Amino acid sequence: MTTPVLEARGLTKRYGRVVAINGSDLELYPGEILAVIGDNGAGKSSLIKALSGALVPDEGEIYLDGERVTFRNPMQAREAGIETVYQTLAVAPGLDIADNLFLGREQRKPGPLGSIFRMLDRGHMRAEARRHMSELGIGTLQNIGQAVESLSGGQRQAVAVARSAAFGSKVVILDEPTAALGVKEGNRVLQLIRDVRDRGLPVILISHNMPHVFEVADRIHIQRLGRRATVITPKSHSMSDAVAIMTGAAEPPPTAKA
Ligand SMILES: Nc1ncnc2c1ncn2[C@@H]1O[C@H](COP(=O)(O)OP(=O)(O)OP(=O)(O)O)[C@@H](O)[C@H]1O
Repeated sequence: MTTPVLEARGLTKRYGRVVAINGSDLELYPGEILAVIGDNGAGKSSLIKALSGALVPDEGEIYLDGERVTFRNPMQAREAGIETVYQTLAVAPGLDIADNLFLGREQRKPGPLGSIFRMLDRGHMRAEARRHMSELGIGTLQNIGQAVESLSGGQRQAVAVARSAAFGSKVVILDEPTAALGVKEGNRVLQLIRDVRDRGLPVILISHNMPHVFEVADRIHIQRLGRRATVITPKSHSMSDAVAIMTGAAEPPPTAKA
């Protein structure tokens, strides 16, 4: 049996008397897009925060490539190869595309210019940024030196997804990447998500957009009342089946394996 790239077992997080996640499991397998859906308050964000180090669970375990890991903060999850793009996009509007790609990971010039004078290796960063963007087929962003504030919502999201794909060595987690986008831009970002998967990085996609979920997901994790109700696939179930399971109107079927 294939080992999941990322696995959660029995994750629980309480805020006083509120139980945000209640013994939640999750498996992400190599080469897949796993959508996480659920009603408001079902614990999707909390689950994803636990996997990305933004929240320390009270109970439960996380495994990366079968090895137990514990994340005390987001930096530790990033260092382990898990890159997360949150709904509130962490792009710096005044900086250009290349600078945004390397935000927090700026590359210094080799030798003393970099180590002593802390000079940034802009040429190298620009070339790398261009390579990542073209690898992901983001052909519309002609000018890597263009300020991100002058980009459309979809292009900004593309920059954020490209950044996660460039630095995430194991897993990319995307929280509502198409939420604020028009039809065309949304579709472009969906294609980008497929490209990330096809390049070998499995993706967790949190979304309320059912058509988007059913279009790109290989499997769909349905979160309900703080835990996983089941996992279905777009082939085995319809959108209305998914909504019925989400809301508790229908019994969840047994979890679909990868
Ligand atoms: N920091 C917090 N303090 C107190 N309660 C919290 C906190 N974070 C989450 N919760 C509660 O935990 C539950 C799960 O919240 P969470 O945000 O994970 O759900 P969600 O499925 O992502 O919801 P949505 O789709 O509305 O974003 C909710 O009842 C929420 O109010």
